[in-house]
Amino acid sequence: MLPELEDLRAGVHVVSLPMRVRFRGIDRREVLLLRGPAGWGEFAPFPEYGDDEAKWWLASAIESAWTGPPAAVRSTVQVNATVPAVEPARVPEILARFPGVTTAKVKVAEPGQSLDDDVARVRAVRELVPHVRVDANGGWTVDRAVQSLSALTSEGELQYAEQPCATVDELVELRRRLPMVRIAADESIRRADDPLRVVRAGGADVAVVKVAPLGGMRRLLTLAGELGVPVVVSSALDSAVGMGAGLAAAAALPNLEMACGLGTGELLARDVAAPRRIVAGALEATALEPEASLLEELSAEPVRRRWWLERLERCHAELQAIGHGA
Ligand SMILES: O=C(O)CCC(=O)C1=CC=C[C@@H](O)[C@@H]1C(=O)O
Ligand SMILES: [Mg+2]
Repeated sequence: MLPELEDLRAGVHVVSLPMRVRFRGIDRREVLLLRGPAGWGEFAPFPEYGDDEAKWWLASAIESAWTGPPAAVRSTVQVNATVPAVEPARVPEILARFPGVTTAKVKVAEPGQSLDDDVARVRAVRELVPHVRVDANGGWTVDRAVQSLSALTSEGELQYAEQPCATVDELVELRRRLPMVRIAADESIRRADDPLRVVRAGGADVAVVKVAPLGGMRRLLTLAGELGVPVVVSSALDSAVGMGAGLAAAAALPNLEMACGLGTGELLARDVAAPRRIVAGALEATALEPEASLLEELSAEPVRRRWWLERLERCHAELQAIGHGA
């Protein structure tokens, strides 16, 4: 059942969390948290997302707060380190925040940076972590991806390249031209009308799946069962609350071969609860309650709170219109 808007509004907090390192162009992460009978939920679509896309993030928050997590098959989840597009000198300091991890995901193809910057950053990561993957966020053309991935693999293997190009057709062509590099789809799944299309078309060896954009933990689990390729559960730069849903989904997956991108709590300078600690490269899959004093201290400016409440209302109407939870 879709809760009434009033019930969603009753337990709302909007917070603005400062980041330790600039990531995907932001240095503060705004998040709307809501409380329901089963716990807390997080509604935090990135500001530039339209309501059509953002409504699934609300469906996910409602699942967490009104239904709770699915049954777990494991209690801890291996995570990867996430390395933003920093200069090589900052790599050791970032990796030090991820104790015991054996996989790192490195951001590449950052606007304004060069292939040499990417090669140098990946080299610095390889010196410290055995398994390296890169994420280009769709920033390369096919030719540029061939050139960049050839350079990046000339010094060592890549576990995979995440969303090297923007479109499914480009990913298909890239896989044909560069069969030795495994390709993972992220945006082609989480921002697509049909999240199965990229794999069916032969554009991905691995699927990156995120709870909030896919509409919740159970929708993620259903999709993972249909995809037929290994999945990596990742965060959407979640607060400690949203991360609980990502960890719960990862803990419920029958097959989980690779480290998950759920260690991004380390990129936040402040969070709404005492941070989960990575131990031996893994996080415990437990839910965390936000602390009242932190919610207060980190609360967003009134104008931003109003913006988020209006967005909540519009997305609630969108879910109602499609009969979600009816
Ligand atoms: O996968 C990870 O290691 C962390 C999550 C992560 O990289 C992302 C989270 C949120 C927004 C995205 O731009 C970004 C990604 O592209 O995967
Ligand atoms: Mg990605």
